Amino acid sequence: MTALSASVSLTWPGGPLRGTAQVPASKSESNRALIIQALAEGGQLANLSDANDTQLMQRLLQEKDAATFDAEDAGTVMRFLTAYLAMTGRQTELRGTARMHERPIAVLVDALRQLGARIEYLGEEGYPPMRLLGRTPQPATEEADFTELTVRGDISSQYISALLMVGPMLPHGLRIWLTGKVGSRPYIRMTLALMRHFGAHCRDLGEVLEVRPEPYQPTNYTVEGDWSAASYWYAMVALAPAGSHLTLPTLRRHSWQGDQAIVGIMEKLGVQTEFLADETVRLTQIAPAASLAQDFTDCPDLAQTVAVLAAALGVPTEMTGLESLRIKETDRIAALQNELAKFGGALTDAGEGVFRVAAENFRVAGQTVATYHDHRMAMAFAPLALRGPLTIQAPQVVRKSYPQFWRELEKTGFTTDPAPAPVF
Ligand SMILES: O=C(O)C1=C[C@@H](OP(=O)(O)O)[C@@H](O)[C@H](O)C1
Ligand SMILES: C=C(OP(=O)(O)O)C(=O)O
Repeated sequence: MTALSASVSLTWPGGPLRGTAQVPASKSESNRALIIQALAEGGQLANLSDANDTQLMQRLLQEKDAATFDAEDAGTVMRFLTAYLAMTGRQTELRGTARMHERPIAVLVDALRQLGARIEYLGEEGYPPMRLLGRTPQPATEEADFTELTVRGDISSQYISALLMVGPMLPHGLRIWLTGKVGSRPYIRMTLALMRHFGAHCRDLGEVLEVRPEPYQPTNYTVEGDWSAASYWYAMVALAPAGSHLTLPTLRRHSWQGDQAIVGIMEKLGVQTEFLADETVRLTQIAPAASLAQDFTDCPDLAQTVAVLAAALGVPTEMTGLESLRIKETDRIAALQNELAKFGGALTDAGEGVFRVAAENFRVAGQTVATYHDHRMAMAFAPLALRGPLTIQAPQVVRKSYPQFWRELEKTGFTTDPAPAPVF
């Protein structure tokens, strides 16, 4: 498989799935640690992700005087860098892929403007690309308590994480009042946990978040494996022949990642998790429940894995909290609906935020799955190869979060045609 392979065909030779699969390091942790390390001016980071989103963040943070920063299709890079560059007073442009220019950023830009940043939109108002024109710092006065912001939490938590991370640099710190239904909250908690690890003083009071104006301390950190990436292996164990089990190294029992919720979800979809010593988990196939109802507000990146798996297993599933899926790498609800239909599955909008997964006659028999520039579409459908031959288009999309995904499939016994190249 080369960087430009149009598609990859997957087959499973039969027999149980067994062995060890390597998951990448968490890109969410990696990208926070990189921003905080840049602000702390020191500390060693171990096990950084090889995801393109992280490699890109690392490269861009080293580009001191670039006239343009290209965040490509990486949401965290676009949002975290906007806050970092704006608050460090940089004058530069920020852009991304065509899709990134459709992903909203007004909530973050409005908040940064209140903190003195001068930012103008170069295309459509409220969306990248933008030009940063420097910053008028706020004066430090004796009386001021925190600098206060009110930020809506119902579009993307990445705006809030981006603001929190620059909070320690502000003369009065930051107090953020959250409004609306806050989505992806575990990512906000992860941000606060990493900030504390690097010496910041912050408090999570529910609808109020506070960051004191005390600098980060250079600190070392070892990034955990990525639980969102682990979810695809869970789906594979659930769909594999009886007697399947798999171990996944680098995953912690006490994780900062909300997508560890996959452990509980999969107890209902046919996989039991055992936490072994040395940060390894062992997955074993069990019988699935008769039905599932799951809210994805806290873990939107698991929705595709679960929708495809539930359809394939024929477990009627009610999914809620999917609002943010429409503004991610693609409109993930529409993409799921189109692709599930090819197999006899369906994701039906039942109104009032409820979606139902159904599969009367789900069949895997040589279908071709389109991936919509979305790594998670490719990885969520790949496990279906355990039930029949399957082709996935534009397989290189996985490089965003899991460049070694196809290689790991091969290692665990799948046949991939063409074979994966060492690096995409
Ligand atoms: O902060 C992060 O690392 C992320 C937050 C989530 O986005 P939203 O907050 O936009 O839901 C998630 O979907 C994304 O993959 C990573
Ligand atoms: C939504 C995702 O990423 P981002 O928003 O950082 O582009 C994702 O990885 O599923």
